[in-house]
Amino acid sequence: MNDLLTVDHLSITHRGETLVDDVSFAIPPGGRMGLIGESGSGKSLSALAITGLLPPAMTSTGSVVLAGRQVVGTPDRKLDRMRGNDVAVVFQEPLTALDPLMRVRDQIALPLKRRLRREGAAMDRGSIDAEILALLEQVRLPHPDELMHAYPHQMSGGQRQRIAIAMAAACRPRLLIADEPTTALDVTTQAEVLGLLDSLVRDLGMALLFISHDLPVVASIVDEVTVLRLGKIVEQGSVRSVFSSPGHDYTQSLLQAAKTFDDHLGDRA
Ligand SMILES: Nc1ncnc2c1ncn2[C@@H]1O[C@H](COP(=O)(O)OP(=O)(O)OP(=O)(O)O)[C@@H](O)[C@H]1O
Repeated sequence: MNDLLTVDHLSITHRGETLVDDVSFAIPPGGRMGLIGESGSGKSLSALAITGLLPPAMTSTGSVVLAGRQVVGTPDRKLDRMRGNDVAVVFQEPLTALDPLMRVRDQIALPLKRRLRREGAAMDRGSIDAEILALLEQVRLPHPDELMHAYPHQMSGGQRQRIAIAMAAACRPRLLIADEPTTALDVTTQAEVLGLLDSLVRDLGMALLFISHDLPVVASIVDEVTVLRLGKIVEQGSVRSVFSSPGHDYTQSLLQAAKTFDDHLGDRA
């Protein structure tokens, strides 16, 4: 089976500095890959390159093929169709995805209408509202009929992230990129949102690229991991093999840091 996403020798430079250096990985349809590494290791830039959203001052070389289409070097207007159809992104901070002046219903309606148009489905107000209610239920938000009319500032951080996830799900993309989607949330909400992403990705048959510096979180949701350090891959393989016998000092130090953190939490319990 052909891979849905193939990143091949991707490098990203900015003013002569190499920020991502020769990164390669692939995700099959429905597959789940984690990108791990400490702050500044190039995780987010790699994700931006996949969606064709790198800042104009950056140059990318190598190849990113998503759903059979080359992204590197393709003009932005040609990539517009790909976004939403083939890939959608959930960011760390839900407010980046949400318009503060728009009610929840209208925010979700935008990506939803794009998909309904693509599918040739009914687009009257009643059909759209029914789809929005179903999406709000799918992301497990209470009282969806009331919440539809709320503004982002009237919701908690966890609720806003669920709305951002509903907007991504409204597109039914083949690949969902989640860039530190739980980092801004408290621990209980983190677990709920992680569980939600897990079931949504499965139910909608999406592939997942999950970006995080938090190893236990990554291990709980993906099958394969790519470990980045200073823009380079230092380790790659199944979660089981990388986490049970890390082959690189850097991965060992990440695992040790996660373990020490857990031990401290245990001491305080
Ligand atoms: N717009 C930009 N202009 C210049 N350099 C940038 C820009 N964005 C990122 N960088 C640099 O590129 C490198 C990789 O950044 P990137 O955001 O991909 O890291 P990351 O692994 O996602 O980190 P974090 O977990 O903090 O988001 C860093 O050295 C960063 O300073």
